[in-house]
Amino acid sequence: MSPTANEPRSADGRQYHIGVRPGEVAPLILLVGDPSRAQRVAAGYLESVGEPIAEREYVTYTGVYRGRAMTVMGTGMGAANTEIAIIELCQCFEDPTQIAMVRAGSSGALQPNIALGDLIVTQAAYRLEETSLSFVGAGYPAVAHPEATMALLWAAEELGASCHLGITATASSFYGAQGREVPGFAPRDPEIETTLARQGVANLEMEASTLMTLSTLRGFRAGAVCAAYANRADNTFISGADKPLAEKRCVEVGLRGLVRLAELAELRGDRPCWHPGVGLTGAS
Ligand SMILES: O=P(O)(O)O[C@H]1O[C@H](CO)[C@@H](O)[C@H]1O
Ligand SMILES: O=c1cc[nH]c(=O)[nH]1
Repeated sequence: MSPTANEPRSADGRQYHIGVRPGEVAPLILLVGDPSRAQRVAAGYLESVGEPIAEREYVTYTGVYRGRAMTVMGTGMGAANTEIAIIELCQCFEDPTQIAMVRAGSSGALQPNIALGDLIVTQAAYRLEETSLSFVGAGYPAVAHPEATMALLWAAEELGASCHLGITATASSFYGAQGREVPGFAPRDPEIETTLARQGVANLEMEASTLMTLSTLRGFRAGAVCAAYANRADNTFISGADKPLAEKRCVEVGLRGLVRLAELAELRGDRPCWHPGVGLTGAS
């Protein structure tokens, strides 16, 4: 198919920004912001992993995890990058509704009971970024698919991870939009993290609401699990060996959650969503 302005791709069918073409990506997809995290996931967890496909800041690995084809993509940071990654990944599938995507990232916890290194599974995301506004209005909810939320909580419990369930706020930047006070760069709203904390928001990051808005629009299942690298309540940031440990827990929950999502789809059959009335043996 020739490239068009709306759907740019190379002569051999590679998506313009991510460099991937149909057949090179699995329907179970782990999205991570940090391209080096994607490399660590591929090296540490995927079998039969092929050569990475790298284009701009995007890097994509496809291999096998626990017997299932699995893709991990490093998207780079932020909503705009995430929009490109998600749309171009969907273009690689005849039926994108069969995809499941999980974001495994880092975040800043807003509640004092969330310790550094703890995981937060996103129930819904507060759309503080602007990217999703180019698709839907301000009141449109960015929700994780219920199966994704359950699969991630299930995986966290199986792996013994300290895990919270809550609302994630997705900001358009790391410093100003998250109210960080750095000398010489006063944010317009330095109270944003305390306001969000009062509203019961669990954590702040930069991608989840874009993923959840676009997944609902396109009709595929998506969820997010993030490790707390910062705690904004006591102004602490993870360091030393705790950081790789938190990343490990987070990506393991993400990968295991994707496997559970595949299993839930098999159990669900034609139902709109798996629910506890559908026994784990498949009987309803
Ligand atoms: O660790 P990742 O997945 O990159 O996620 C978080 O870390 C970056 C900021 O440091 C942003 O991308 C934010 O969402
Ligand atoms: O505070 C944090 C930590 C990681 N990522 C974010 O976006 N914010």
